[in-house]
Amino acid sequence: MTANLRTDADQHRNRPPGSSTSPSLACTVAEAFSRIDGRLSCLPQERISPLAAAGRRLAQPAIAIASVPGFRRAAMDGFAIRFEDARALADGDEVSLTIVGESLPGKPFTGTIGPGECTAIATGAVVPNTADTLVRWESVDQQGETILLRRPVESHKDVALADEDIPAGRIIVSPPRTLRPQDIAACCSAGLREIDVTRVPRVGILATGDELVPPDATPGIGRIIDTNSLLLKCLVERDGGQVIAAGGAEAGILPDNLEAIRSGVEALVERADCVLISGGTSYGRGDHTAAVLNALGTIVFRGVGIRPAAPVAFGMIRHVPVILLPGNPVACLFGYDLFARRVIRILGSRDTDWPYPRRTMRLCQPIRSPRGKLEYLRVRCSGDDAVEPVWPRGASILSSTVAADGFVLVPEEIDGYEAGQAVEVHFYDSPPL
Ligand SMILES: Nc1nc2c(c(=O)[nH]1)N[C@H]1C(S)=C(S)[C@@H](COP(=O)(O)OP(=O)(O)OC[C@H]3O[C@@H](n4cnc5c(N)ncnc54)[C@H](O)[C@@H]3O)O[C@H]1N2
Ligand code: MOO
Repeated sequence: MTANLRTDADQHRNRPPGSSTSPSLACTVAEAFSRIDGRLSCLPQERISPLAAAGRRLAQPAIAIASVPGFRRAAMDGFAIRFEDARALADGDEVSLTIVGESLPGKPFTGTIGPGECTAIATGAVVPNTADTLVRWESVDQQGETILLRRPVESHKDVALADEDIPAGRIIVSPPRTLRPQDIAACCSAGLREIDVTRVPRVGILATGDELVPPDATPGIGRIIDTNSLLLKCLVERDGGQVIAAGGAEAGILPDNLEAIRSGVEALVERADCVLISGGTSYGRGDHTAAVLNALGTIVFRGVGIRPAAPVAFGMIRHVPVILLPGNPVACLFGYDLFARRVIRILGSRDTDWPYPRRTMRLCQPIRSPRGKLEYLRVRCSGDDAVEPVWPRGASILSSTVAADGFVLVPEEIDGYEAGQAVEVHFYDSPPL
């Protein structure tokens, strides 16, 4: 154990989270955001097949190589004719045309339609060269190999141009854009075999704690299942990241041992674009993560005015952002959603807005909250347009987030809300109808 590894934890022992001796490390949420934003930018782009691009972030405009459909196409089932043959047709007149063939999708008519001739044609088929107009089958009388036109015909009716959908050279989609299924389909149709997208952030997840066992193990007395790794894995994937090591998978659980955490973090930083570490953020004897971050890189902030998750920390090990999340599961969730989500989404070139739909509701009970801290208040619906706090509201009560329909962020400047006050609720799913 090296001296510098001990320094940070020893320095802060017996001090409450958020009251670091170095005042520049503890900060407000707004300051924490600005420190994160000032250090990060999106990952480089890569070129991939459109077939793998759904949900990816477009990095460069996608430009059509070929026109779509690429040929003049029948928009209806009927007969392809030369408009010239029907130009003089007035009500009460009659024109007779000879059917000389058929054009079907994928099986075009290869001959030439001469004066007084036509072909049968199906929707989606190539319109024969010398034809320029389509008459629908229900508007003609067919007698054997002849059709009789009895009503005036509109020139170029139901014949789609070769670039009707997408002309070659047109920008199909531009950044910023999360590629939708229809974007991928349009790019494929216009001949693109590669699309430039931002690389997916590779996120390493480590859980620290002697008490932790993987999700598939049965915990003995005093031990618990490592649920934070699972929680974080789901959140990272929601935010467009790829998890490369998580508790229960690739030995992502580390004991409360400084050297073990140090070597686990060092190894992961080599492979990851971002590392999340849960547990050990506080100032107890087994809390080493900040000391490791301090020794291997730089702590950018430690201790933020929030409740829960006050001991959350962020730093850089070379170019890799590292977020230290408190072990308490609700603190881990809130700390992730406030800060790790932001980091991963910046790396992946995604917006950093809250991902939850919002609705203004009435709070039906008063709520007290410490001034100077942004509070994550879990609430559930109680009647029309009203919500109530979920109890108990401790940082260790993961089920409070399960029982809740959403949460209210009580701002730092106030000390709570009175009953009946309007609050903005972030719903984990859809707001009530
Ligand atoms: N004397 C003080 N003690 C504590 C303070 C304080 O100000 N003074 N702050 C409390 C606050 S606030 C928090 S938050 C926690 C921070 O804890 P750590 O990040 O150091 O986390 P641990 O001590 O390792 O664990 C806390 C709690 O969470 C459980 N845990 C840990 N990892 C996981 C996991 N992967 N999955 C599920 N549950 C996990 C762990 O068993 C503990 O029960 O410190 C307070 N203490
Ligand atoms: O900040 Mo802690 O997360 O309240 O338990």
